[in-house]
Amino acid sequence: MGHIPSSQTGAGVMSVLRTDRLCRSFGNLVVTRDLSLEVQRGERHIIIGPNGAGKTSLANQIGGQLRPSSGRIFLEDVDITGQSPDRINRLGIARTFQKNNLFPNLSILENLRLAVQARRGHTLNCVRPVAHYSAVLDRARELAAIVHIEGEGSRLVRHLSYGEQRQLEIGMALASEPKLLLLDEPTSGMSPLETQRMIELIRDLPSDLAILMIEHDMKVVFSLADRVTVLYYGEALASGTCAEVQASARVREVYLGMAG
Ligand SMILES: Nc1ncnc2c1ncn2[C@@H]1O[C@H](COP(=O)(O)OP(=O)(O)OP(=O)(O)O)[C@@H](O)[C@H]1O
Repeated sequence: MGHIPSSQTGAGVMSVLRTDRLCRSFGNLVVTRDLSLEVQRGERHIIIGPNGAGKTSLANQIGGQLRPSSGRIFLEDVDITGQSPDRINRLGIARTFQKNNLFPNLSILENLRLAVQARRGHTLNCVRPVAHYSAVLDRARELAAIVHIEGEGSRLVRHLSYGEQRQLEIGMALASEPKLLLLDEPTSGMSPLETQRMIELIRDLPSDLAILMIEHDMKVVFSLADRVTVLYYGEALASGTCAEVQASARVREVYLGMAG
C-alpha cells in the first residue's frame, strides 16, 4: 500500500492493535487484501473507503465476528486471530454496533451499572458487597460523565433521543475497560447537532484509549483523525494524517475523484 510515514509510528511505540497481512475472501470476492495496519495507544485511527470497500468486514475480523482467511491480528502482543467475540472483548476490544444493545425500560445509570457489573461480576467480593455495589455505581456515574450524559442518570433509555442512545452505547462499551474501542459509523443517521455532540464526545474520551473507527462523514474524519487509512477493494490504498491522505495522488484519483 502507499504507506505514508508519520511521526505517530516511530520505533519503540507499542501498538495496541496490529493486523499482519490480513486476508479475507467470500468465494472469489476478496474483501480484505494483505492488510497490515496498526493502531497506537491514544491514537484515533479512522478507516474510510467507498461502499463495499471492506470496512465492515475488517471490523468484523478484528471483533471476532468474521474469521480471516489468512494473516494475523494482535492485541498488544496477544494473537487474537479467529478468537470468539466474547473472548476478544474480555482481552480488551470493545465494539459498538449500528444496532441498539440497550435496555429501553431501564434508566441510563441502570444500563451502565449492569454493564460494569457484567465486567466485574466474577470478581465480586462477597465479604464487602456494599462497597462493591457502591464502586460499581461510582463507575457507572463516571461513564455517564465520560459520554456526556451525566446529570440525566435517572432518565429511561426509551425516552432518550437517538443521539443520546448512541452516546450511551459508547458508555456501555467502555464499561468493559477496553484497550481499543472499535466504532462502526458512530454518527450514522444523526442530525448535524447530534453529529457535533458525538465529535466532542469522542474527542474528550480518555487520551490513552486507542480508537479504530469506520466513518463516511468527512467532517467527522477531519475533526478527529490522527491517522486515516483509505480502503479500496479490500486494500489499504494509503495511510497517514488527513493532510497526507488528501495529498496522495492515488487517493485523489480513485476515491475522492479529485484528480488534476
Ligand atoms: N457474508 C458475506 N458474504 C458474501 N459477500 C459479502 C459478505 N459480507 C460482505 N460481503 C461483500 O463484501 C464486500 C465488502 O463489504 P463490506 O460490508 O465489508 O464493505 P463496507 O466498506 O463496509 O461497505 P459499506 O460502506 O457499504 O458499509 C461487499 O461487496 C459485500 O457485498
